[in-house]
Amino acid sequence: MILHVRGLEFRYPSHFVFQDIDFSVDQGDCLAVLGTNGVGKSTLLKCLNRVLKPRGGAVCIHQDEISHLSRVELAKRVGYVAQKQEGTRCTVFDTVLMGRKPYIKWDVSPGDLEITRRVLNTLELGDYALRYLDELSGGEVQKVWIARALAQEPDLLMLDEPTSNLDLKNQLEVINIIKTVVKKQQIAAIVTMHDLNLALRFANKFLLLKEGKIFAIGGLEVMTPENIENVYSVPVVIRKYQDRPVVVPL
Ligand SMILES: Nc1ncnc2c1ncn2[C@@H]1O[C@H](COP(=O)(O)OP(=O)(O)OP(=O)(O)O)[C@@H](O)[C@H]1O
Repeated sequence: MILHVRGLEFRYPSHFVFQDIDFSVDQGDCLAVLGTNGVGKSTLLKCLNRVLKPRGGAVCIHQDEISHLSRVELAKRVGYVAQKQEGTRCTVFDTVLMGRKPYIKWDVSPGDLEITRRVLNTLELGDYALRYLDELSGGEVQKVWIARALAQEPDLLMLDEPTSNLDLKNQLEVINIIKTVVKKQQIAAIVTMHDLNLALRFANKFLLLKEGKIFAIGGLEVMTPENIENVYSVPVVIRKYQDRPVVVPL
């Protein structure tokens, strides 16, 4: 088991977000965190990565409670990409290389440079290596930050709406790359998403949040029309197309 979450509870000073959040993520898992706008998906990811301090509960990565890990140790275990990323005055290559920071002792090693090059090529960003982030499109910037998280070689990737700025081709490419990396390196990924059909292509586990609690968690069996209507207040049917479930709003 990579991640184990028990009794997680969070509230902003102004209002309550969630409580009683219990789930775990195993090696090879791609977990989609789903739910309506404002339900707490980003907040949940931030609590799992110590960006926010939960009010209660425990988050363990490989049995270690994250509050006991140093920042460097946490960065070796978790690669996190926030929902909004800024395009800074830094080259694409340097930004992705920064993902190696937790491993760099004194100087950048040939291995760090090789990993950076490999990740850039995997995401087809090789031609952009010397471009500045603040001169890229929103989708290109999004891919660079995902590349940086991959360069970290974490045990757990946490991506907040990683496909929100991407065109159809890039959406499919990025989720396929994440799925492949998860499988090949036996790590895990937690991804927040709004597109249910993309989530169905990507994930083997689904966590549906509603009104501050987990409404359902599990495999494909939880993605029923009843559960989806309950969470999103939209009636849907699920059809099979070439053996793939497709959610169709009515
Ligand atoms: N810094 C903050 N201070 C106070 N309330 C906040 C803060 N950030 C978010 N919230 C509130 O907390 C709740 C959860 O927000 P969060 O961003 O986690 O939702 P989400 O499910 O990721 O939404 P979306 O799908 O729209 O991105 C929302 O009601 C939001 O208004």
